Amino acid sequence: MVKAVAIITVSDTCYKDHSKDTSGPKLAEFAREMFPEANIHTLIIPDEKELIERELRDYCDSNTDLVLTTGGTGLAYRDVTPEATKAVIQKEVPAISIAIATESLKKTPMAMLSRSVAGVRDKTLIINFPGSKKAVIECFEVVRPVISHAISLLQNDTQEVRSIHDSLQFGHTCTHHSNVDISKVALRPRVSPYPMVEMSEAWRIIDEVMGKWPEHFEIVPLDQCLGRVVAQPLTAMEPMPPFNASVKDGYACMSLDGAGVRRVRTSLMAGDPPTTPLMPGECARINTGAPLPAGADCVVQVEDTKLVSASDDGKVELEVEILVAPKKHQDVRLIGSDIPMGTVLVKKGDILDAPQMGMIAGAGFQNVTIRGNPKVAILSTGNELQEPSEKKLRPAHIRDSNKTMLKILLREHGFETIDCGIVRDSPEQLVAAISEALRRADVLVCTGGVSMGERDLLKPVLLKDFGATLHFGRLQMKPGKPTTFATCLYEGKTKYIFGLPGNPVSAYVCCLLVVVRALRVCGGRAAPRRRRRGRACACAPARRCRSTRGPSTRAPRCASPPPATTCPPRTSSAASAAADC
Ligand SMILES: Nc1nc2c(c(=O)[nH]1)N[C@H]1C(S)=C(S)[C@@H](COP(=O)(O)OP(=O)(O)OC[C@H]3O[C@@H](n4cnc5c(N)ncnc54)[C@H](O)[C@@H]3O)O[C@H]1N2
Ligand code: MOO
Ligand SMILES: [Mg+2]
Repeated sequence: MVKAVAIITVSDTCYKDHSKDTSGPKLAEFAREMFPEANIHTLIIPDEKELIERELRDYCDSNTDLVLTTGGTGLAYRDVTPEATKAVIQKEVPAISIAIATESLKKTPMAMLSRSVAGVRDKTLIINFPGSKKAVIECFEVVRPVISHAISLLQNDTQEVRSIHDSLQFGHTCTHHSNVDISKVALRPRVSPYPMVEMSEAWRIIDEVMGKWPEHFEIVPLDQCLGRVVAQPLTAMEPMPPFNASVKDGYACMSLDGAGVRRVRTSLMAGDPPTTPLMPGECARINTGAPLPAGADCVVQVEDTKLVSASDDGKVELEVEILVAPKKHQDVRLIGSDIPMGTVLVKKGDILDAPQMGMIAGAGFQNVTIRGNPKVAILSTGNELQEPSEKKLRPAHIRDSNKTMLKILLREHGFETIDCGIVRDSPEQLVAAISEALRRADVLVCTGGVSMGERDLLKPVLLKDFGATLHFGRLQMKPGKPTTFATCLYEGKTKYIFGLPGNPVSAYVCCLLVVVRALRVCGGRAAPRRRRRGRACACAPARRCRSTRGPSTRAPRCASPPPATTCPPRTSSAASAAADC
């Protein structure tokens, strides 16, 4: 927790005329944004080494967490801020100065002439900035991501350090700043500004907005296509079966020979190439799936025959009697009778299932062109969250269960996800985490931070920092009231953001009802079937109890108690619709 920050402007000019100081106020503004709960002290002093040293020491010794100086870092005779800083600090942090210099050099070669120093005295971090407002803005952006972490390290705030490490692990560095001001907690709205939207309207909005998701195609190995939507039809290039094949184990015959005794000239098992043509009065022993020899036009199953003569050792059948006169094409699968050449095997828009995939494989296709799914990122928000893999639970913390649950739920529906980790309830960290997620994905599914608490920041951050359009911010639904759906332009592309409530039950239900539907729509699949009314029962989540009520156009509400069931009414019919999704 940062309690005090000091901003010292070191400049003879500004000391004489405070109105000339523009870099000091800028640093103070940054500090206020970053540490809204801290006391910010500002001071303007002349370029006097001893005076600078004294002020630095005083601030450090009075438990100031961070001292930022501006001015006096150049080559002029009176520029002595770095010397004064070096005299005060116990440890130098050269990489801060190097980072500032490296970034500044990209903007101006004049950066070579700045001698900024950064270092630590006891538990205070001191950083020198150049004296111009522009330089302060540029340099502050460089150090912004590390300041909080550096202070936490100095304060030995293990909890803070740990969670920053977690954030860093997922790349949530705070190079962004937020336009959301959380300092004026008393001024936050006491009534939600977001209208309550009926579920039917929410679904209409989702279908309309997600329906505009730009189609794209992927060529995917067949065995990865289950449940995917065909983008390009496939046409059979071969007949199936590719030859006249026996449907039975028996004897291939000529139908014109009728019933009676035949000489068994040869035998054909499945996989054997056909032999020379049959002559009248002859037959060939044949297995199911074997090719008929030329001349044969029917098969007589073994049950309809009688052995007439065989070799002495019983190894060779010589003659059989056909008991029932066969018809032409009896028990024969003619070439192409299953799938004639040129048949459309799957058409655009088909959702691939096992039989279709088998048929495609049988026709010799290894890949299918399918509709691309959107890339989906999942992000958990909350100061109280820690990764489930962490052994020890920190005080007042819980393990993040939502991310795992949603990942699996979406996988159940055919959508893989990108884990974007856990982000703390801070506007800057949210901006960083959301930016990172939007860079990696088309759709972002967040949980937490969408209700009325002063640290429920998702909606304000989306609106103020991402210029998002909020399609809805509250639903006429329980669980799931604060569910949010927004779109924004990010790096020139429309991105779709779902803010689900943090409560795991709400997150699950809303993911199913809202996110799965949205992903299906943009993946080219129809929205889930119209929901049937019924009850969701806590005792058997996927089971619907029958309700006596007829269909209603009302928003999800609990209907009358189910008449002939022991399941207690638990939740709304919209939740039961989840089972239909
Ligand atoms: N004054 C009001 N307070 C609340 C309202 C309201 O209308 N007015 N709505 C309530 C409803 S309904 C819900 S639902 C929750 C939604 O809260 P948030 O979306 O802001 O979520 P959080 O406050 O961050 O967390 C709520 C709850 O869930 C736990 N949580 C959060 N993330 C996870 C996770 N990844 N894994 C497991 N558990 C998680 C969190 O610890 C909280 O206990 O707001 C009500 N309040
Ligand atoms: O609507 Mo909240 O999502 O009740 O739990
Ligand atoms: Mg909340």
